[in-house]
Amino acid sequence: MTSTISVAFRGRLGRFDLDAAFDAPSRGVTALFGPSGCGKTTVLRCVAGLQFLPESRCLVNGGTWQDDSVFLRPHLRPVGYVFQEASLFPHMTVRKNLLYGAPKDGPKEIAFDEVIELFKIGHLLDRAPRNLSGGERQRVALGRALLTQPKLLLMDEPLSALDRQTKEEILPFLERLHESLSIPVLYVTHDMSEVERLADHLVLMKAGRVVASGPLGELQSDPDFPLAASREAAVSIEAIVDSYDASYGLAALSVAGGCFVVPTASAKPGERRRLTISAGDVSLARHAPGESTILNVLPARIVSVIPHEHQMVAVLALGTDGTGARLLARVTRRSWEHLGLAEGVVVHAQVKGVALAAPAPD
Ligand SMILES: Nc1ncnc2c1ncn2[C@@H]1O[C@H](COP(=O)(O)OP(=O)(O)OP(=O)(O)O)[C@@H](O)[C@H]1O
Repeated sequence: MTSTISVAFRGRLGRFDLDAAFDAPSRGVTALFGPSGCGKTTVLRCVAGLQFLPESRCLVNGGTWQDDSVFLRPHLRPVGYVFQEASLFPHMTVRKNLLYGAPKDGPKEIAFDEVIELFKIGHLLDRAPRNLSGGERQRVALGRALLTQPKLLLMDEPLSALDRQTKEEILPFLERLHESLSIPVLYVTHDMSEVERLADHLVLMKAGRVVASGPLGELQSDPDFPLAASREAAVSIEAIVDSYDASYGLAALSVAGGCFVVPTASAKPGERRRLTISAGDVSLARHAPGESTILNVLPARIVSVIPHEHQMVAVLALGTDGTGARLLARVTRRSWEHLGLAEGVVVHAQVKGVALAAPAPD
């Protein structure tokens, strides 16, 4: 990994003790995830220079924003900040809001028209913020942050003030942002479903400390970290669309070590789509089952196991050689023993449910 974001923030804020250090890649979305009050927002504020903790370090893209002898003031840090509430200027039109903070001259990596197109906000330019829906306001806030030409985008729970339907409306825009721009994003959330949809890299936090940090898929399926044994255990897998059968509304998607067939309204061959599969939706068989309505039955090797009360969570590698994409399966201890399952055994993973992220909006 070429780490171009490297931070370590240490200090006390009132009664809160922060000691958080992690490295993150220069591309894609790094999610800071953890329970309320664990220090996620404080880390973002330290990165933005809004919070000063003396014994700290913040290096971004080869630039030193903070170390023992440097502390760049917030206005000198090229960050775009998106908050839970869109906080647009109420007396300005959408266009003026978008241009506020955008540099007047100099080279612009992110063009006005590109942002309008990315977030589909061209028809809103002359409106006042009060005449926008919550989702539209948040799209404008994202556009405004990007037009400041940031080198790093900071997002603090940008979806948590939105209802479920509006959240679903915005997520494809964030997924698209992630595909079309190379700006790294630090994304704070306590919602695992957002992590599964958006993150490439994950920083798990607890009580002011970093519990683990690494590529999302690795942390989701690593028996040494808490996610794999949790109730919501799931894996996110990058897939490529092979083909789409419109008569059945089914897409065939390739992942390392296997292929999934998933219902979806549309899919284009070659398109990248993310699959999320919950541990509770995967069951195991020793032998290939006969005819069944389950669309996805894939050979896989058990690479490790996490005993958890009366259940076992098996970490599987798709294919038979142990190198394919990781999958989790939660089975009862009784079935585990009954089938004689163990590390190294090749099984048939029966996948009852696959969530497929929406394609980027046209
Ligand atoms: N300036 C400050 N002075 C004193 N305490 C502070 C200060 N800033 C933050 N804290 C405390 O630090 C802790 C971490 O807060 P922070 O907002 O970073 O958590 P969080 O993980 O983002 O939580 P949430 O998900 O609820 O937003 C909290 O207990 C908060 O009260």
